[in-house]
Amino acid sequence: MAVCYQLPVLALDRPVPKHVLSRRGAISFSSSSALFSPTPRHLSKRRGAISYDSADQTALFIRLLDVRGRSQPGPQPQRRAPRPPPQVDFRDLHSGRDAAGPGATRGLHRPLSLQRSRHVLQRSPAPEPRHILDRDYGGQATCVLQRVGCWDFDVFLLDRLTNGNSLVSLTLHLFVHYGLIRLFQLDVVKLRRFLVCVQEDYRSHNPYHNALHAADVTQAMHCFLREPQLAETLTSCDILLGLVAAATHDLDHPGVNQRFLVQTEHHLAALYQNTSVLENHHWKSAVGLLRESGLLAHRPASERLKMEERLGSLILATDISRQNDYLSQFRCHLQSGDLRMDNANHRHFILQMAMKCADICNPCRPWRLCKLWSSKVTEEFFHQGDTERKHNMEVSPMCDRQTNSMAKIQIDFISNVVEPLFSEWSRFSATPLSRVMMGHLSANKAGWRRSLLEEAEPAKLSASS
Ligand SMILES: Nc1ncnc2c1ncn2[C@@H]1O[C@@H]2COP(=O)(O)O[C@H]2[C@H]1O
Repeated sequence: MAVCYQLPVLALDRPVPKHVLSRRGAISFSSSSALFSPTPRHLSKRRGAISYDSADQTALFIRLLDVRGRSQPGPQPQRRAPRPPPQVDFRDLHSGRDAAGPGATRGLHRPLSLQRSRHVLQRSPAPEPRHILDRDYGGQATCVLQRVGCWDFDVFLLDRLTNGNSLVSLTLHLFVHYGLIRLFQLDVVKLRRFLVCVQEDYRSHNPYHNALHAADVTQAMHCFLREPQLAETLTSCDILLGLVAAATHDLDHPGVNQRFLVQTEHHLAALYQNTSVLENHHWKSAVGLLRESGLLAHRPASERLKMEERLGSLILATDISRQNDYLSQFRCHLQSGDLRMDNANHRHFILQMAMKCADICNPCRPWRLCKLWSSKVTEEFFHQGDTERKHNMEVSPMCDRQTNSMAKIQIDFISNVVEPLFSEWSRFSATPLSRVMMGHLSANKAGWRRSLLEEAEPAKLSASS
């Protein structure tokens, strides 16, 4: 049984040391935590999480899960001990890759010469001759960014030219492009600081869920925002939220899926009650960074809260397990032809659909880019599968390298997830871009089918010999 309490911070019997509160707004604890064990350990098994990201910001909430025999002395009812969750050391997940999550990854980018993006407020050091290299690369990056609205945009190239800072440079470029700095009277230093923090809070050692994926999704979102039905009707606030949601939609992704977090009783699963665990975490992390940066501090509080809420519903829409709900709603609208882009709720729904498309558009990219993304996502899946096998857990679908191949995963993903979504999107937005995307999608699927046949060939040959 899971029991969930929300208690104001005053209910705690001793103050919470500041150092346990990360800016991400959540910490976990268990029965072994000295901080929260007013009852003897043998009487109480506590798991849960603490969140300070409440609307009024003055209260701290704790959630206790699986609370049994709390502070009641005497014999406990006889029960068969539940199977303990696998004791996964999350540092193992990225052994040799990501030792301790965000923060630990900071400083890993080897500067081309001198790059000061992580010290936005520091004064520039004295010029040195090697700055000339930065200027060369900067010039090329600027050139590449001129093509940011093209569907075959090469975000990998931009990432190399900006030395791993594609998310910051691309998003800043788009803010300038849409005039958002002027329209929202944004402080450029705060904006840059916010984007640098966003980029750094992606785990650079995740093969797929890292800042480069976020840059790719932001670029795709820009392409969708330019589609006539959206470009003619979206407000500047819609555009701002669309870009921020795309840039932050996988913030601090741990490189494993929700199923894994639930099975290992990760504190995030407890905090978000096993529902849209990752997406809630990405959203709350984004809100934490927005508040910390003070980017919107000059806007009225009610507007800020509304924006945070809408940001949440855009990020939560990327929960792939809820795809069918969104798709049936979309189909209903398309069948009845009742979508009105002058209606704010309808516009927001279309933004949610655009966000979903941007998130999983990699199979619709040209073959070279599609293959790069596929190998990254497969590497991350298989790494999770290896960890699950190592801990005697059931290996998640698509994560088992012994029974899957990249081609097989891609064909399934395209047929079951991407095609249904993009065929509805291209019904809504029947444009040249949609035709290009659908063209790549079917060509790529054919490419994966060929790869699958090639994979089968050696097996057939050895069976017949
Ligand atoms: N090319 C791909 N092949 C297989 N799965 C993918 C691919 N691209 C995205 N996904 C999945 O789609 C999911 C979208 O939500 P997530 O980013 O949480 O996790 C993503 C992956 O699990």
